[in-house]
Amino acid sequence: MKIYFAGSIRGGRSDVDIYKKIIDHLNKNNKVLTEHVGDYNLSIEGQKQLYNGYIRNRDIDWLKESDLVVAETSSPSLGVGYELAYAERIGKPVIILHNKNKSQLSAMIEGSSYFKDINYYKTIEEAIEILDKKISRQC
Ligand SMILES: O=c1[nH]c(=O)n([C@H]2C[C@H](O)[C@@H](COP(=O)(O)O)O2)cc1CO
Repeated sequence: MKIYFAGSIRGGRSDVDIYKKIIDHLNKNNKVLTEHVGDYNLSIEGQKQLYNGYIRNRDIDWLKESDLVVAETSSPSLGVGYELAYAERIGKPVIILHNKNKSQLSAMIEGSSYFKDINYYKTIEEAIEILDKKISRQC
């Protein structure tokens, strides 16, 4: 399965270790299209060697091509919010992972009836267990 993983870049990189672990785990049996989100070398400036327009269009193409969107939303990010709204608009399946100890999820996400698969977790082990259960049901 092709997976679009969404996580904060310019919204802040404090959860990059979580993104990396989730991406590495998902990549064992799937293809994560947005591996760069979990790259420790990618700073808050983002992919500054690329034009913003290129990044936006490439990512939307990947989002359309994916079978599933997995979004880690604990670090609030405009880009992740945009991707989630786009996924909602085109009817793409979405799994959201959120650590309540880090932030409160936006009402625009939690309040949308489209996002039924919102999962609160505390540890990375818990997040991976949630994903494994959900993804085995999707296959
Ligand atoms: O350089 C980038 N590359 C990139 O793929 N993105 C996409 C993927 C992430 O899921 C999301 C992060 O948005 P933001 O940078 O607003 O936190 O946007 C975002 C940026 C920078 O905004």
